[in-house]
Amino acid sequence: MSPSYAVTALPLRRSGATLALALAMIVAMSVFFVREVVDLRHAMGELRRNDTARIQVRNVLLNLLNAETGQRGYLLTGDTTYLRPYVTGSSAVRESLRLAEQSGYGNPGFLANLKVLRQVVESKLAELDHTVQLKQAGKDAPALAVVRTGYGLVQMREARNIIQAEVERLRLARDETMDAFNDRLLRAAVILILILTTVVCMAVHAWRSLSAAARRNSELAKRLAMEASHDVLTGLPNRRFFDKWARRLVAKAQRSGKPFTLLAVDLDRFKEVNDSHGHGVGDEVLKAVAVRFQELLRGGEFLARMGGDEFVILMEGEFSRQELARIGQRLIESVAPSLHPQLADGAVGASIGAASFPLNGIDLEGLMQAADDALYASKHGGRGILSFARPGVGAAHHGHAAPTAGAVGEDEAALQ
Ligand SMILES: Nc1nc2c(ncn2[C@@H]2O[C@H](COP(=O)(O)OP(=O)(O)OP(=O)(O)O)[C@@H](O)[C@H]2O)c(=O)[nH]1
Repeated sequence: MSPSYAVTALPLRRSGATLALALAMIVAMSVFFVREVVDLRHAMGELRRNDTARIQVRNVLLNLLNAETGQRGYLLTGDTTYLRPYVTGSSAVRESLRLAEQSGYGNPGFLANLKVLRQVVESKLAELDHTVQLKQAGKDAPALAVVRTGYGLVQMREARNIIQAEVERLRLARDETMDAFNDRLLRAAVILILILTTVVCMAVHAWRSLSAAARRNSELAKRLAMEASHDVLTGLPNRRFFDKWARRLVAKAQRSGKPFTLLAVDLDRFKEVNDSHGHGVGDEVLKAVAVRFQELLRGGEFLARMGGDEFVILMEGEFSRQELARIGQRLIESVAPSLHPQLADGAVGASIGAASFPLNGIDLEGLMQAADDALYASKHGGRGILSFARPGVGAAHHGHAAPTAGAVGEDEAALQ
């Protein structure tokens, strides 16, 4: 299956729909949440007002009792120290009533009851005042007579009843508000959890889709980078990669003076394979040749496919002609047998041109030209052989230095 080169689009449309849905949910839930929070604030204010009102109403009764106790003590004993709780109690009763009214607890029933309570309280305080003034004027008997009428007792009972009933009502109202408060708190917590869960799901979804797209694109980028520098058919470095590699090697060699050799290899009779057996078989042959050449290479040696049936090998280090001839022979022999089931042994061969730095050239162009000329010599010298480039000028020794790789040993003398 041929690889896909399509850049994976960021899944914006699909994610966009999911995102829009999630955002709509978040907005709706946020509206509910804000409403609950506002209601919670309102309920808290209501609780505070209720507490103030309840405390102050209860204080009315306590202060009224204080004032009455002071009045009774003074009337019975004449001791003026009783006048202190009487005076403070009386004024505190009015202050508590005022604070209860100003508590902000706006229940209409409560406000109406406060009005009634105020009348009863004022009447009770007037009775206390009257008796205290009679006592202060030395009229003990009239003062006690007023007390004995029981009028003050009735008012006190009335005030107590009103206050106790109101405190009870306020307590019930508080409990109701508290229950509603707790329900709202629970609802707000649930909505908040839903919002957070939606946000987390959105984030996970976005992260997963984006990282999947990014992963696919990075794989594609790697493959494209690989294919830009490598031959797709054989997987070998391509001409572009070779050019970079060779220029770096030449620069290094020019600095250090260390020699290296370039072998230009071209297959023989390859066109016939294509013509007789088809391009598919030709491709298989090229792949098999690449594998065989690769198997013969050692560390520091670089093999590239330049295009068609041309290969090039760079070998760092110093090699004698005999060594180069032996290497060439192994390369040539490697392509001879069993390249493809449809091909007879030796159907394809290899011709090689060898050029060394600095002997045959001191820059890449010169060396390539020298190796090409040597290759040309091999082709014209009968194919299936390695030829050496002419020293210094980059031209091959067509006549002398073009032995077959297999015949290197025989022609050794000519090569030296
Ligand atoms: N199957 C296949 N054929 C290719 C590819 N690239 C180039 N070719 C063919 O390889 C052949 C190379 O031509 P030549 O080098 O002239 O053919 P040859 O038969 O080896 O000729 P000599 O080198 O003179 O022996 C041409 O027919 C190209 O079409 C490829 O990737 N696959």
